[in-house]
Amino acid sequence: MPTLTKLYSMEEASQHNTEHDCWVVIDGKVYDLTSYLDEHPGGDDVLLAAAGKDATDEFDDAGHSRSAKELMKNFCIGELDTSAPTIPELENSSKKETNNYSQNLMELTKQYWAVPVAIVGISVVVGLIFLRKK
Ligand code: HEM
Repeated sequence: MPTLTKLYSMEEASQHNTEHDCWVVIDGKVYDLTSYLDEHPGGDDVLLAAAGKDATDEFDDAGHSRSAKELMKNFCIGELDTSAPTIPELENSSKKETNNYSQNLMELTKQYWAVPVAIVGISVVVGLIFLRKK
């Protein structure tokens, strides 16, 4: 039977950044370390500094033992959803762009209305000159 892995966006993980709710992302996996803060041999301060963040580098730099890596499995609550945008504003602005396509077109028309008007104007002037010559 396939296992269902819960996916979390970085946006969601970043909201769990307190001593009462402490999530950390390591190697694309999300860990809830709230209950481990007081037990962590490296201290709770390092975990709190990494709360709501990707702490892969910090975790590796601490040179954790094999038993620490076994232990961390107990706190894994899911994986990072890599398809979710890291910067939500980017998604919003790109969505806005598609939604406002027709609005953008209107803006462009407003901005360049002078071009067709100039063409018509020049045609009228040339026409008048041509008629006068006849
Ligand atoms: C996933 C959860 C984690 C577990 C289960 C865990 C477990 C442990 C354990 C068992 C030790 C004792 C030494 C060892 O056996 O390697 C340790 C030390 C340490 N950990 Fe963690 N750790 C975790 C996450 C982190 C994170 C995210 C950081 C940094 C942001 C960190 C920083 C440290 C430091 C600085 C030490 C002390 C190393 C030393 O004394 O040389 N740990 N950790």
